[in-house]
Amino acid sequence: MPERTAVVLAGGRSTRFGEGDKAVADLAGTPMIRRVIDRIAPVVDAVVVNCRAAQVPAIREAVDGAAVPVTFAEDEYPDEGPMAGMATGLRAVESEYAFVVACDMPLVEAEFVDYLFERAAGHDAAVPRPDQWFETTHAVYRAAAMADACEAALEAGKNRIVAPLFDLDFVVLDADEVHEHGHPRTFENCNTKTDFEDAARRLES
Ligand SMILES: Nc1nc2c(ncn2[C@@H]2O[C@H](COP(=O)(O)OP(=O)(O)OP(=O)(O)O)[C@@H](O)[C@H]2O)c(=O)[nH]1
Ligand SMILES: [Mg+2]
Repeated sequence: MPERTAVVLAGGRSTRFGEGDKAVADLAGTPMIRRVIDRIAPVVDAVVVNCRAAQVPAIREAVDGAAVPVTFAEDEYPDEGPMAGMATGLRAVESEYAFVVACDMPLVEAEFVDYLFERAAGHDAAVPRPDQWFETTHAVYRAAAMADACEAALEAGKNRIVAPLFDLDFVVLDADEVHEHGHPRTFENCNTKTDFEDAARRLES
């Protein structure tokens, strides 16, 4: 049984990126989703990738040989948004807690993820709030509790990704705590070709 799982969200359409799936797009010589998994592999012992069925072959190839076992949780219905993807991914988790991360956060920091798991212990979630936004796609959850909360929010027609949090006993890491234990780059996400070029420069330097 794994003790710590990462759920990597990859079911989006990458419209700002342009043609192709940004999850498997080349970022400084490595598919972006592979970078995310390689960076967090030291602090998790299983990975669940949430995506559409059609994405599975390319993602499977991109993650081949990763240091942690990778399984897939396919969307039953595509394009229902990241909250639905999160619920699908979390339902496939076997450990009590899971780190949820978007596939487009290639600078995610393992030490900070490790700290999030510590902070979540005994609660339903640990969610960083480095500025006005809750970083819900870079947070640790009690998998079953968050999956329930996402499904309840979706059923109630609440589509904002913070909605499920308010059903949970969640710990917030404020800006001071985030800066003490992590670097803002951990949250940076790559949406456009320009974002990819910027991230690649930083990864190469
Ligand atoms: N399962 C699922 N995941 C999604 C969906 N929309 C977004 N995501 C995921 O949520 C995360 C954050 O979404 P975005 O950065 O907007 O990614 P995206 O939707 O592919 O990109 P844009 O089309 O440019 O908005 C990414 O990891 C996406 O893969 C969806 O409809 N279903
Ligand atoms: Mg989107």
